[in-house]
Amino acid sequence: MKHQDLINACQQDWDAYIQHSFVQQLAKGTLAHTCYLHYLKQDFLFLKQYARAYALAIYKANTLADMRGALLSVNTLLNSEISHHVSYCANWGLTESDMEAEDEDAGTVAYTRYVLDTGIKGDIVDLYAALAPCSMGYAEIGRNLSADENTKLQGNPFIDWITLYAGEKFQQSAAQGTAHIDTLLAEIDLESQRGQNLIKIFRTATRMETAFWQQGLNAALENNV
Ligand SMILES: Cc1ncc(C[n+]2csc(CCO)c2C)c(N)n1
Repeated sequence: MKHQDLINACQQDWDAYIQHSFVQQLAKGTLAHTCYLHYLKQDFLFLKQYARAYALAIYKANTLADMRGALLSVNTLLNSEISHHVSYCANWGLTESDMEAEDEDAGTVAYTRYVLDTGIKGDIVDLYAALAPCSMGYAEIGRNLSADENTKLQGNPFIDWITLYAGEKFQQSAAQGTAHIDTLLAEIDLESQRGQNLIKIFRTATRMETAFWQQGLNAALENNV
């Protein structure tokens, strides 16, 4: 099987993630700042847990090449992506210590601990199936938004978010990650128990991404920012 089989098997859930109202409001530039700030703070906490999940991938790797690949992801997350997130958040008035002090919201705990638990219980392929919707989804969102003529480019307060994920650098690293997942999936039959279990993992993580967007939108209702 290939990564596209994972998407095809949960197309409805995938579309709900990729086309979520939060994403559409980012594209239009209309998202309430309360919602965006809540998302940014939770995303900081999310990224820290994500680095732990890639650290687990070093532990679960079967080959030296895979250990090095996972180490590279840990390094990129801790020293580049999270650092970039922190300096980006400063433009929105959020400091690193503010974000460290923030409580993890239920959706942040649910998603990240699901990924970690899947990796702890399962093998390296299970772990990567749980990690996959993150970069594959954001890459598709970035491509969609940059190709869509309705995306507001001028005067959109969220344009830097859009150009980050639509940009060549992110697209390339996501494509590499997807190629790696294809290598891991190559010997697994889609119809097998194993294949079906991987679909279930991928679908659950996809639903968690949707819940993460929704958590951002809900911040407007809860007045908890
Ligand atoms: C909720 C949430 N989901 C996905 C991403 C995107 N993302 C996070 S880490 C990473 C690279 C490692 O695979 C990518 C693409 C995000 N920021 N927040």
